[in-house]
Amino acid sequence: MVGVTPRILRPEHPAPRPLAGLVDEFGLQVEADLDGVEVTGITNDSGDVQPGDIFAALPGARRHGAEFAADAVERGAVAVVTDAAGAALLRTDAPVIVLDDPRAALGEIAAWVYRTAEQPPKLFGITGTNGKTSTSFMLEGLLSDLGFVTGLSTTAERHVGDLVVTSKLTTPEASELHALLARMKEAGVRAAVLEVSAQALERHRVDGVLFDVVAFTNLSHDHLDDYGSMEAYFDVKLELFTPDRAVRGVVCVDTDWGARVAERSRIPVTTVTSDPERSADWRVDIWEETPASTSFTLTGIDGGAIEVQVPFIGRHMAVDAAIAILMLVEDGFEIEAIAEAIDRGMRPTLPGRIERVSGDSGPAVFVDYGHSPDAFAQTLEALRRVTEGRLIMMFGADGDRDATKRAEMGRIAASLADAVVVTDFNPRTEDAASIRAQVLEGARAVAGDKPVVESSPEEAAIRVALSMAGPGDTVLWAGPGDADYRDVAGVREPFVARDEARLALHEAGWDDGSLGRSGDVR
Ligand SMILES: CC(=O)N[C@H]1[C@@H](OP(=O)(O)OP(=O)(O)OC[C@H]2O[C@@H](n3ccc(=O)[nH]c3=O)[C@H](O)[C@@H]2O)O[C@H](CO)[C@@H](O)[C@@H]1O[C@H](C)C(=O)N[C@@H](C)C(=O)N[C@H](CCC(=O)O)C(=O)O
Ligand SMILES: Nc1ncnc2c1ncn2[C@@H]1O[C@H](COP(=O)(O)OP(=O)(O)OP(=O)(O)O)[C@@H](O)[C@H]1O
Repeated sequence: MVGVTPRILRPEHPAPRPLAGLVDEFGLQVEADLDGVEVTGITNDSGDVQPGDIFAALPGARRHGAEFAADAVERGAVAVVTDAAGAALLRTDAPVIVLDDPRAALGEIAAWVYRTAEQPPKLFGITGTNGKTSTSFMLEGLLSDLGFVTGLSTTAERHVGDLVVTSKLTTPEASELHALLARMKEAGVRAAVLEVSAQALERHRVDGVLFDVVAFTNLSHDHLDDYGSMEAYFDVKLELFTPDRAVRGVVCVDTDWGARVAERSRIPVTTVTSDPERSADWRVDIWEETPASTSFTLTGIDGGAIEVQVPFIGRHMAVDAAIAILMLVEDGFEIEAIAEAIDRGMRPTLPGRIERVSGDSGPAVFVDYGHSPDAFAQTLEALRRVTEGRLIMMFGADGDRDATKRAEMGRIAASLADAVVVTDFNPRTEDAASIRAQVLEGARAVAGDKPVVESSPEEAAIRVALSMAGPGDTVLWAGPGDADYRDVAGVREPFVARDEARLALHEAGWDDGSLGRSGDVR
């Protein structure tokens, strides 16, 4: 989707609620006259304040939101919710509600403000290290085929029916999430799919939401800068499988982490695996992989079976599709109805996930959002199975994010590809050359005779990668996916990998007129 401006979706016609009602409902203390104070929204971002909002002034890693309260009130905020440290910073005549932990209350308060607990749409939540966005898009597509007006919240996009906006965070802050749900209700959305990151669970972003069905895709090395250990990262994810958060669940047990989620879940779950060595309630048996699709049979222990073809490459995409299907089964949909929806065609709408950007001539070129060792492994193994010639991988590791995965990303790339081009990927405030050096060390440790080339910036690197490739070969550019920017020295500049790859293909003489069409999924 080209030209979509990032923005926050709120209800267009919010019904005002008296601030005094909120104070009563939650037993809050306020030393101010609340007579006539009406609330229509809530936000923790001063830049997003609309007249009638409560401004939640939260403590952060960099700033205290209370520093921005005067600005928020000037923009029309009618009250401020903060903590004691924030209250000490405030200079405002607006009513102030002081809580020990305002972030922990934000979801419940936002649910009250936007009335999102009243007749919510069906809610589906997906967590895991990789595959959340892919599974979410597939599930939204199936729900739409089943006749629902749908909503979606992912790393890539948020949807309210046909309205599409690009996302900032994977899971929005609680105030933004409830505003989005209220907008969905206004638009008649009857089923919504939300990606739930570990950061969201830990930072109360999905508080005040009760999911009908949640799913766990997998857990692998990522975000150790935030969590310190895989155990701590796992514990955060497990929280989604508790009765306060969800009614039922689907768990992929392809990893041991999945098996542990199934064991320790406090809500009923159904399990699925694509690994013949593991047992589960449902099995994924892949019987065909082509450069354009993957076909599999999903079989239940009670004998129910469904044949599925997804227009995406790879076992991991088949697993994501199976999880989406089983979330519907868990919600009570008949398997026949789901099968009919699949037969009508699972729509190929996966922005930047193993997305083909090349045309009919020259090497096949894919951009992908994978930025972790396991995502690399899954995608390279999938592409290997549908590539006749050589597999060339180009990627970088992102700055200001888990540095412990960089060498491993290099090792996986050099083990599974035939040639590697190490470049940059959102260095943010770090030195790009030193990130590349960490990746190269891992790659060169296992590469043997395989070429491992360093090239920066990305514009140069994709041309180097293409110079190594010809017809029958595949080039995978992993990292940027569908992103429309790159972050260099803390500044976001416009950059679209698929456009750059197509330009490089054109310059290399691989533009036969089909460029920009065969891979153009949006
Ligand atoms: C660790 C984390 O999640 N940090 C988020 C958090 O920052 P923070 O609480 O430290 O906030 P801060 O920047 O110190 O500001 C304090 C408060 O002042 C407010 N403020 C700040 C500036 C201003 O002008 N006006 C204003 O009101 C802020 O909204 C905030 O409430 O609140 C900010 C405002 O909402 C977010 O932008 C920021 O996300 C940062 C950018 C981020 O990168 N988060 C990542 C780690 C994240 O959450 N990722 C997961 C997905 C991961 C994955 O699966 O790959 C996600 O769900 O996106
Ligand atoms: N089931 C899976 N198992 C492992 N890797 C996967 C799986 N599904 C997708 N991937 C890989 O992970 C990459 C990111 O996929 P996707 O965007 O769906 O995951 P995500 O969980 O939403 O990621 P993020 O949390 O970073 O937004 C894909 O481009 C692919 O390389």
